[in-house]
Amino acid sequence: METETSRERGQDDVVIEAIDIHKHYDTSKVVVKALQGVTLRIHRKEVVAIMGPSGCGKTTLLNCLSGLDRITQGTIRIANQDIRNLSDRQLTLFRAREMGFVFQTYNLLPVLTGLENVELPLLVSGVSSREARTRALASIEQVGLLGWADHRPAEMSGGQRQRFAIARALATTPSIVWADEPTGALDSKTSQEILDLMLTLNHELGLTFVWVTHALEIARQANRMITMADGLIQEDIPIKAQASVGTFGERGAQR
Ligand SMILES: Nc1ncnc2c1ncn2[C@@H]1O[C@H](COP(=O)(O)OP(=O)(O)OP(=O)(O)O)[C@@H](O)[C@H]1O
Repeated sequence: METETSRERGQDDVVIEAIDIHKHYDTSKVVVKALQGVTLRIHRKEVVAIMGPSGCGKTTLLNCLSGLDRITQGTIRIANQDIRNLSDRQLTLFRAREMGFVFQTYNLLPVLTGLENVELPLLVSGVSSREARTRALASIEQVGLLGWADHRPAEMSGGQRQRFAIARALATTPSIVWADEPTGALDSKTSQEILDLMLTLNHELGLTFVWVTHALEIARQANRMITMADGLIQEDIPIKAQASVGTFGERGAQR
């Protein structure tokens, strides 16, 4: 199998770039310096795990890199776009186009079926209802749950809910998927199935994944592990060479 390490790749391949980013939370009592000068580059098709003790700034980093939250200082470029230059509305549209999100608690709407949950971000971003249905069904097929499309989340197992959440993240054909403790609510067998699914999607579709996790056994399955302490990167360790994109070709070709 052909492989390549991030070190062998050029600047053109950088999809996420953070330069000396700081994030301060102004509470009524104190200013919490959650990020204190983080610089990192993530290449297309990498699977990167962000690790570290509780409170070290992992979720803050993910929220800032993905534009869910604004930084206090520094520069973030996603696919060469400096996201600080975008208005809130532009940033929302940019996120909808470039990114998918997977959370520990799935964040599926309970009143909607699995299919309707996957269709929702497509409809919100202006896709016609007919196309939204076609694309949502294709994403659900990719996670292997077509037979469950008409069920509501309450009727599903945790693993099935997370598969639908992944299908929802895929539906808008993003280039990056952010996953905050994606297996935190699952037993170890189901966790492994969800990790295997994300690794397959990385391999087959060339999606870049950033995982926030507490668990070393999860981080070890990424291409690269970044550990944080007190709002700073402590270590940045390549784990294994990433696989080249397989039979499905570049994600961009599917857009
Ligand atoms: N909205 C907020 N307002 C004030 N302080 C915050 C806010 N969000 C996070 N913090 C603080 O910022 C620091 C980093 O928090 P963050 O949630 O990023 O850490 P974490 O590494 O993801 O923790 P955990 O593993 O427990 O989820 C902590 O001191 C936290 O209390």
